[in-house]
Amino acid sequence: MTQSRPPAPHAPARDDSGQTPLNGALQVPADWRDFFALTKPRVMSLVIFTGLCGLLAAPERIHPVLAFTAILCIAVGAGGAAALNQWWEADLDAGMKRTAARPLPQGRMNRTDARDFGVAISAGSVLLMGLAISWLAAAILAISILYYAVVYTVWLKPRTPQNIVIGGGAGAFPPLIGWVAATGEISLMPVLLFAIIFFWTPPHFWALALFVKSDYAKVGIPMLPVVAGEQATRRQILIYAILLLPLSVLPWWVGGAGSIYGVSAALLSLVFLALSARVGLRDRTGPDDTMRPEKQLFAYSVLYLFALFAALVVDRFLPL
Ligand code: HEM
Ligand SMILES: CC(C)=CCC/C(C)=C/CC/C(C)=C/COP(=O)(O)OP(=O)(O)O
Repeated sequence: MTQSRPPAPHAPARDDSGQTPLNGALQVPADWRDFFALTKPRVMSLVIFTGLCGLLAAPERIHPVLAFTAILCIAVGAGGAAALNQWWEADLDAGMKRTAARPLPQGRMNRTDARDFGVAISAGSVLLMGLAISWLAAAILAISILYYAVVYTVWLKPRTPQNIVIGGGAGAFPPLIGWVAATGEISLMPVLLFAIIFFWTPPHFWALALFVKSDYAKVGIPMLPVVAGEQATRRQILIYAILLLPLSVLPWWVGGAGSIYGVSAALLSLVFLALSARVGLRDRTGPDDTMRPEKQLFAYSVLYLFALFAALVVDRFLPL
Protein backbone atom coordinates (compact mmCIF):
# COMPACT_ATOMS: atom_id res chain seq x y z
CA MET A 1 0.00 0.00 0.00
CA THR A 2 1.29 3.48 -0.73
CA GLN A 3 2.15 5.35 2.42
CA SER A 4 0.16 8.57 2.63
CA ARG A 5 2.15 11.64 3.53
CA PRO A 6 0.69 14.71 5.18
CA PRO A 7 0.71 17.85 3.07
CA ALA A 8 3.62 20.05 4.04
CA PRO A 9 3.18 23.80 4.42
CA HIS A 10 4.51 26.09 1.75
CA ALA A 11 8.10 26.84 2.61
CA PRO A 12 8.94 30.31 3.81
CA ALA A 13 12.34 31.89 4.33
CA ARG A 14 15.82 30.60 3.74
CA ASP A 15 17.69 28.79 6.48
CA ASP A 16 21.08 30.44 6.46
CA SER A 17 22.86 27.70 8.34
CA GLY A 18 22.12 25.35 5.48
CA GLN A 19 21.82 22.57 8.08
CA THR A 20 18.06 22.32 8.37
CA PRO A 21 15.19 22.35 5.92
CA LEU A 22 13.78 25.67 4.87
CA ASN A 23 10.87 25.62 7.26
CA GLY A 24 12.98 24.75 10.29
CA ALA A 25 11.89 21.19 11.03
CA LEU A 26 11.42 18.10 8.95
CA GLN A 27 7.73 17.49 8.32
CA VAL A 28 8.28 13.85 7.42
CA PRO A 29 11.72 12.21 7.27
CA ALA A 30 13.01 11.83 3.73
CA ASP A 31 12.55 8.48 2.10
CA TRP A 32 13.77 7.07 -1.19
CA ARG A 33 11.01 8.85 -3.10
CA ASP A 34 12.37 12.22 -2.02
CA PHE A 35 15.90 11.29 -3.05
CA PHE A 36 14.53 10.00 -6.36
CA ALA A 37 12.58 13.25 -6.88
CA LEU A 38 15.79 15.16 -6.25
CA THR A 39 17.26 13.64 -9.42
CA LYS A 40 14.53 15.32 -11.59
CA PRO A 41 13.61 11.96 -13.16
CA ARG A 42 11.21 13.30 -15.80
CA VAL A 43 13.70 15.81 -17.20
CA MET A 44 16.54 13.33 -16.96
CA SER A 45 14.61 10.65 -18.88
CA LEU A 46 15.39 12.53 -22.09
CA VAL A 47 19.01 13.06 -21.00
CA ILE A 48 19.35 9.30 -20.51
CA PHE A 49 17.57 8.56 -23.78
CA THR A 50 19.85 10.85 -25.82
CA GLY A 51 22.88 9.33 -24.07
CA LEU A 52 21.67 5.83 -24.96
CA CYS A 53 21.03 6.85 -28.57
CA GLY A 54 24.52 8.35 -28.82
CA LEU A 55 25.92 5.04 -27.63
CA LEU A 56 23.77 2.94 -29.99
CA ALA A 57 24.32 5.17 -33.04
CA ALA A 58 28.11 4.96 -32.70
CA PRO A 59 29.90 2.77 -35.25
CA GLU A 60 31.40 0.47 -32.62
CA ARG A 61 29.69 -1.91 -30.21
CA ILE A 62 30.62 -2.52 -26.61
CA HIS A 63 29.54 -5.40 -24.40
CA PRO A 64 25.90 -4.94 -23.21
CA VAL A 65 27.02 -4.95 -19.57
CA LEU A 66 29.44 -2.11 -20.30
CA ALA A 67 26.78 -0.26 -22.32
CA PHE A 68 24.37 -0.57 -19.39
CA THR A 69 27.05 0.67 -17.00
CA ALA A 70 27.79 3.70 -19.20
CA ILE A 71 24.10 4.68 -19.35
CA LEU A 72 23.73 4.11 -15.62
CA CYS A 73 26.67 6.49 -15.04
CA ILE A 74 25.09 9.16 -17.26
CA ALA A 75 21.75 8.76 -15.45
CA VAL A 76 23.27 8.85 -11.97
CA GLY A 77 25.63 11.72 -12.84
CA ALA A 78 22.80 13.80 -14.28
CA GLY A 79 20.67 12.98 -11.22
CA GLY A 80 23.51 14.04 -8.92
CA ALA A 81 23.87 17.35 -10.76
CA ALA A 82 20.09 17.89 -10.46
CA ALA A 83 20.28 17.22 -6.70
CA LEU A 84 23.08 19.79 -6.34
CA ASN A 85 21.03 22.26 -8.39
CA GLN A 86 18.13 21.88 -5.95
CA TRP A 87 20.38 22.07 -2.89
CA TRP A 88 21.73 25.41 -4.15
CA GLU A 89 18.34 26.77 -5.23
CA ALA A 90 16.16 25.54 -2.36
CA ASP A 91 15.09 29.05 -1.37
CA LEU A 92 14.30 30.05 -4.97
CA ASP A 93 12.34 26.85 -5.56
CA ALA A 94 10.27 27.63 -2.45
CA GLY A 95 9.19 30.90 -4.02
CA MET A 96 7.98 29.50 -7.35
CA LYS A 97 4.66 27.71 -7.86
CA ARG A 98 6.18 25.25 -10.36
CA THR A 99 8.93 24.13 -7.98
CA ALA A 100 7.47 24.65 -4.47
CA ALA A 101 6.45 20.99 -4.12
CA ARG A 102 10.03 19.70 -4.38
CA PRO A 103 11.46 17.83 -1.36
CA LEU A 104 13.61 20.69 -0.02
CA PRO A 105 11.03 23.51 -0.15
CA GLN A 106 8.54 21.08 1.37
CA GLY A 107 10.83 20.37 4.31
CA ARG A 108 11.05 16.68 3.62
CA MET A 109 14.83 16.62 3.66
CA ASN A 110 17.82 18.31 5.30
CA ARG A 111 19.71 20.54 2.90
CA THR A 112 23.00 18.92 3.83
CA ASP A 113 21.57 15.49 3.03
CA ALA A 114 20.61 16.74 -0.43
CA ARG A 115 24.09 18.18 -0.94
CA ASP A 116 25.87 15.06 0.29
CA PHE A 117 23.64 12.84 -1.84
CA GLY A 118 24.38 14.99 -4.92
CA VAL A 119 28.14 14.98 -4.34
CA ALA A 120 28.27 11.25 -3.54
CA ILE A 121 26.33 10.01 -6.56
CA SER A 122 28.02 12.51 -8.93
CA ALA A 123 31.48 11.43 -7.79
CA GLY A 124 30.47 7.75 -7.82
CA SER A 125 29.18 7.99 -11.40
CA VAL A 126 32.37 9.62 -12.68
CA LEU A 127 34.57 7.11 -10.87
CA LEU A 128 32.60 4.13 -12.18
CA MET A 129 32.62 5.54 -15.72
CA GLY A 130 36.41 5.95 -15.52
CA LEU A 131 37.08 2.51 -14.06
CA ALA A 132 34.60 0.54 -16.18
CA ILE A 133 34.45 2.44 -19.49
CA SER A 134 37.06 5.12 -20.20
CA TRP A 135 38.58 8.12 -18.51
CA LEU A 136 37.72 10.29 -21.53
CA ALA A 137 34.01 9.49 -21.07
CA ALA A 138 34.43 10.05 -17.31
CA ALA A 139 36.08 13.43 -17.89
CA ILE A 140 33.24 14.59 -20.17
CA LEU A 141 30.68 13.36 -17.63
CA ALA A 142 32.49 15.30 -14.89
CA ILE A 143 32.54 18.43 -17.08
CA SER A 144 28.79 18.16 -17.76
CA ILE A 145 27.97 17.70 -14.06
CA LEU A 146 30.09 20.73 -13.12
CA TYR A 147 28.67 22.68 -16.05
CA TYR A 148 25.07 22.14 -14.86
CA ALA A 149 25.61 22.25 -11.09
CA VAL A 150 28.16 25.07 -10.97
CA VAL A 151 28.57 27.03 -14.22
CA TYR A 152 24.83 27.17 -15.03
CA THR A 153 23.20 26.99 -11.59
CA VAL A 154 25.59 29.07 -9.49
CA TRP A 155 27.13 31.40 -12.01
CA LEU A 156 25.01 31.96 -15.14
CA LYS A 157 21.40 31.47 -14.03
CA PRO A 158 21.24 34.32 -11.50
CA ARG A 159 23.35 36.68 -13.62
CA THR A 160 22.43 36.78 -17.29
CA PRO A 161 19.38 36.31 -19.53
CA GLN A 162 21.69 34.33 -21.83
CA ASN A 163 22.01 31.79 -18.98
CA ILE A 164 20.39 28.93 -20.83
CA VAL A 165 22.08 29.66 -24.17
CA ILE A 166 25.51 29.19 -22.61
CA GLY A 167 24.26 26.76 -19.96
CA GLY A 168 22.55 24.68 -22.64
CA GLY A 169 25.92 23.03 -23.17
CA ALA A 170 25.35 21.02 -19.99
CA GLY A 171 22.40 19.11 -21.36
CA ALA A 172 24.02 18.65 -24.77
CA PHE A 173 26.79 16.37 -23.50
CA PRO A 174 24.95 13.03 -22.94
CA PRO A 175 24.97 11.76 -26.57
CA LEU A 176 28.62 12.76 -26.81
CA ILE A 177 29.35 10.78 -23.65
CA GLY A 178 27.41 7.77 -24.98
CA TRP A 179 29.31 7.91 -28.27
CA VAL A 180 32.70 8.26 -26.56
CA ALA A 181 31.82 5.37 -24.22
CA ALA A 182 31.29 3.18 -27.30
CA THR A 183 34.20 4.32 -29.46
CA GLY A 184 36.74 5.79 -27.07
CA GLU A 185 37.11 8.93 -29.18
CA ILE A 186 35.43 12.20 -30.21
CA SER A 187 34.56 12.65 -33.89
CA LEU A 188 32.35 14.89 -36.05
CA MET A 189 29.07 12.99 -35.51
CA PRO A 190 28.92 13.28 -31.70
CA VAL A 191 29.88 16.94 -32.00
CA LEU A 192 26.91 17.45 -34.36
CA LEU A 193 24.62 15.68 -31.86
CA PHE A 194 25.94 18.03 -29.18
CA ALA A 195 25.23 21.03 -31.44
CA ILE A 196 21.66 19.88 -32.16
CA ILE A 197 20.76 19.78 -28.45
CA PHE A 198 22.62 23.05 -27.87
CA PHE A 199 20.46 24.85 -30.48
CA TRP A 200 17.30 23.01 -29.40
CA THR A 201 17.60 24.14 -25.77
CA PRO A 202 16.67 27.86 -26.14
CA PRO A 203 13.30 27.24 -27.87
CA HIS A 204 12.64 24.34 -25.46
CA PHE A 205 13.21 26.43 -22.39
CA TRP A 206 12.00 29.87 -23.51
CA ALA A 207 8.64 28.41 -24.60
CA LEU A 208 8.21 27.31 -20.97
CA ALA A 209 9.70 30.53 -19.60
CA LEU A 210 7.04 32.52 -21.48
CA PHE A 211 4.23 30.86 -19.55
CA VAL A 212 5.96 30.74 -16.15
CA LYS A 213 7.50 34.21 -16.52
CA SER A 214 5.86 35.58 -13.38
CA ASP A 215 7.43 32.80 -11.27
CA TYR A 216 10.94 33.80 -12.41
CA ALA A 217 10.17 37.51 -11.99
CA LYS A 218 8.97 36.89 -8.42
CA VAL A 219 12.26 35.31 -7.33
CA GLY A 220 14.46 37.67 -9.35
CA ILE A 221 15.91 35.19 -11.87
CA PRO A 222 16.84 37.17 -15.01
CA MET A 223 15.26 34.83 -17.58
CA LEU A 224 14.95 36.37 -21.05
CA PRO A 225 11.18 37.08 -20.97
CA VAL A 226 11.61 38.85 -17.62
CA VAL A 227 14.57 40.99 -18.71
CA ALA A 228 14.10 41.54 -22.45
CA GLY A 229 10.34 41.04 -22.60
CA GLU A 230 8.00 38.65 -24.34
CA GLN A 231 8.44 39.92 -27.88
CA ALA A 232 12.25 39.66 -27.85
CA THR A 233 11.99 36.12 -26.44
CA ARG A 234 9.53 35.11 -29.17
CA ARG A 235 11.92 36.36 -31.87
CA GLN A 236 14.83 34.50 -30.29
CA ILE A 237 12.82 31.25 -30.21
CA LEU A 238 12.16 31.63 -33.94
CA ILE A 239 15.82 32.33 -34.75
CA TYR A 240 17.02 29.18 -32.94
CA ALA A 241 14.29 27.07 -34.60
CA ILE A 242 15.39 28.34 -38.04
CA LEU A 243 19.02 27.43 -37.26
CA LEU A 244 17.98 24.02 -35.94
CA LEU A 245 16.41 22.95 -39.25
CA PRO A 246 19.63 22.74 -41.33
CA LEU A 247 21.66 21.67 -38.32
CA SER A 248 19.40 18.70 -37.62
CA VAL A 249 19.86 17.32 -41.17
CA LEU A 250 23.65 17.83 -41.13
CA PRO A 251 24.36 14.30 -39.78
CA TRP A 252 22.71 12.95 -42.95
CA TRP A 253 24.40 15.59 -45.17
CA VAL A 254 27.89 14.66 -43.94
CA GLY A 255 27.14 10.96 -44.39
CA GLY A 256 27.03 10.13 -40.69
CA ALA A 257 23.38 9.00 -40.87
CA GLY A 258 21.14 7.59 -43.61
CA SER A 259 17.93 8.69 -45.26
CA ILE A 260 15.58 7.43 -42.50
CA TYR A 261 17.27 9.90 -40.21
CA GLY A 262 17.53 12.64 -42.86
CA VAL A 263 13.83 12.54 -43.79
CA SER A 264 12.72 12.26 -40.13
CA ALA A 265 14.95 15.17 -39.11
CA ALA A 266 13.63 17.38 -41.90
CA LEU A 267 9.98 16.62 -41.09
CA LEU A 268 10.36 16.90 -37.33
CA SER A 269 12.29 20.18 -37.66
CA LEU A 270 9.74 21.64 -40.10
CA VAL A 271 6.97 21.04 -37.55
CA PHE A 272 9.23 22.51 -34.85
CA LEU A 273 9.77 25.55 -37.04
CA ALA A 274 6.04 25.93 -37.74
CA LEU A 275 5.18 25.80 -34.02
CA SER A 276 8.03 28.19 -33.24
CA ALA A 277 6.84 30.59 -35.95
CA ARG A 278 3.37 30.55 -34.39
CA VAL A 279 4.94 31.56 -31.08
CA GLY A 280 7.59 33.82 -32.59
CA LEU A 281 5.26 35.89 -34.75
CA ARG A 282 2.52 36.21 -32.17
CA ASP A 283 1.43 39.63 -31.00
CA ARG A 284 1.46 40.70 -27.39
CA THR A 285 -0.63 38.50 -25.11
CA GLY A 286 -2.93 39.75 -22.38
CA PRO A 287 -3.00 38.58 -18.75
CA ASP A 288 -5.85 36.11 -19.40
CA ASP A 289 -4.13 34.50 -22.39
CA THR A 290 -3.96 30.70 -22.05
CA MET A 291 -0.55 30.61 -23.80
CA ARG A 292 -1.65 27.55 -25.73
CA PRO A 293 0.88 27.93 -28.61
CA GLU A 294 3.73 28.28 -26.10
CA LYS A 295 2.58 25.22 -24.13
CA GLN A 296 2.25 23.22 -27.35
CA LEU A 297 5.73 24.25 -28.48
CA PHE A 298 7.21 23.21 -25.11
CA ALA A 299 5.45 19.81 -25.23
CA TYR A 300 6.50 19.30 -28.85
CA SER A 301 10.14 20.22 -28.06
CA VAL A 302 10.35 17.20 -25.76
CA LEU A 303 8.67 14.90 -28.28
CA TYR A 304 10.95 16.30 -31.02
CA LEU A 305 14.18 15.34 -29.31
CA PHE A 306 12.91 11.88 -28.36
CA ALA A 307 11.81 11.26 -31.97
CA LEU A 308 14.95 12.72 -33.59
CA PHE A 309 17.30 10.55 -31.53
CA ALA A 310 15.06 7.50 -31.96
CA ALA A 311 15.25 8.06 -35.75
CA LEU A 312 19.05 8.13 -35.52
CA VAL A 313 19.08 4.70 -33.89
CA VAL A 314 16.43 3.19 -36.20
CA ASP A 315 18.47 4.49 -39.12
CA ARG A 316 21.61 2.86 -37.75
CA PHE A 317 19.97 -0.56 -37.47
CA LEU A 318 17.78 -0.30 -40.60
CA PRO A 319 19.94 1.61 -43.08
CA LEU A 320 18.19 2.18 -46.42
C1 HEM B 1 19.86 24.87 -19.80
C2 HEM B 1 19.10 23.96 -20.36
C3 HEM B 1 17.69 23.61 -19.93
C4 HEM B 1 16.84 24.28 -19.14
C5 HEM B 1 17.05 25.62 -18.43
C6 HEM B 1 15.65 23.47 -19.02
C7 HEM B 1 14.57 23.79 -18.25
C8 HEM B 1 13.47 23.00 -18.09
C9 HEM B 1 12.43 23.27 -17.15
C10 HEM B 1 12.42 24.43 -16.19
C11 HEM B 1 11.52 22.29 -17.28
C12 HEM B 1 10.25 22.13 -16.46
C13 HEM B 1 10.58 21.02 -15.49
C14 HEM B 1 9.83 21.01 -14.24
O1 HEM B 1 8.90 21.80 -14.06
O2 HEM B 1 10.20 20.19 -13.38
C15 HEM B 1 11.98 21.40 -18.29
C16 HEM B 1 11.31 20.27 -18.68
C17 HEM B 1 11.89 19.29 -19.41
N1 HEM B 1 13.17 19.29 -19.91
FE1 HEM B 1 14.40 20.86 -19.97
N2 HEM B 1 15.79 22.33 -19.76
C18 HEM B 1 17.03 22.37 -20.31
C19 HEM B 1 17.59 21.42 -21.10
C20 HEM B 1 17.04 20.19 -21.28
C21 HEM B 1 17.72 19.12 -21.94
C22 HEM B 1 19.11 19.21 -22.53
C23 HEM B 1 16.88 18.05 -21.90
C24 HEM B 1 17.09 16.68 -22.44
C25 HEM B 1 17.95 16.36 -23.35
C26 HEM B 1 15.68 18.47 -21.24
C27 HEM B 1 14.58 17.68 -21.05
C28 HEM B 1 13.41 18.08 -20.48
C29 HEM B 1 12.21 17.26 -20.38
C30 HEM B 1 12.05 15.82 -20.87
C31 HEM B 1 11.25 18.02 -19.72
C32 HEM B 1 9.81 17.64 -19.40
C33 HEM B 1 9.70 17.07 -18.04
C34 HEM B 1 8.25 16.73 -17.71
O3 HEM B 1 7.65 15.97 -18.46
O4 HEM B 1 7.78 17.24 -16.72
N3 HEM B 1 15.81 19.77 -20.88
N4 HEM B 1 13.17 21.84 -18.78
C1 LIG C 1 25.04 14.41 -17.59
C2 LIG C 1 24.49 15.71 -17.18
C3 LIG C 1 25.04 16.34 -15.97
C4 LIG C 1 23.50 16.25 -17.85
C5 LIG C 1 22.91 17.57 -17.54
C6 LIG C 1 21.49 17.50 -17.68
C7 LIG C 1 20.69 18.66 -18.09
C8 LIG C 1 19.47 18.37 -18.86
C9 LIG C 1 21.01 19.89 -17.83
C10 LIG C 1 20.19 20.98 -18.32
C11 LIG C 1 19.63 21.68 -17.36
C12 LIG C 1 18.23 21.52 -16.84
C13 LIG C 1 17.40 20.30 -16.74
C14 LIG C 1 17.81 22.60 -16.37
C15 LIG C 1 16.56 22.77 -15.70
O1 LIG C 1 16.64 24.09 -15.46
P1 LIG C 1 16.74 24.65 -14.01
O2 LIG C 1 17.67 23.79 -13.23
O3 LIG C 1 17.03 26.08 -14.12
O4 LIG C 1 15.24 24.38 -13.66
P2 LIG C 1 14.37 24.49 -12.36
O5 LIG C 1 13.90 25.90 -12.32
O6 LIG C 1 13.27 23.51 -12.68
O7 LIG C 1 15.21 24.08 -11.21
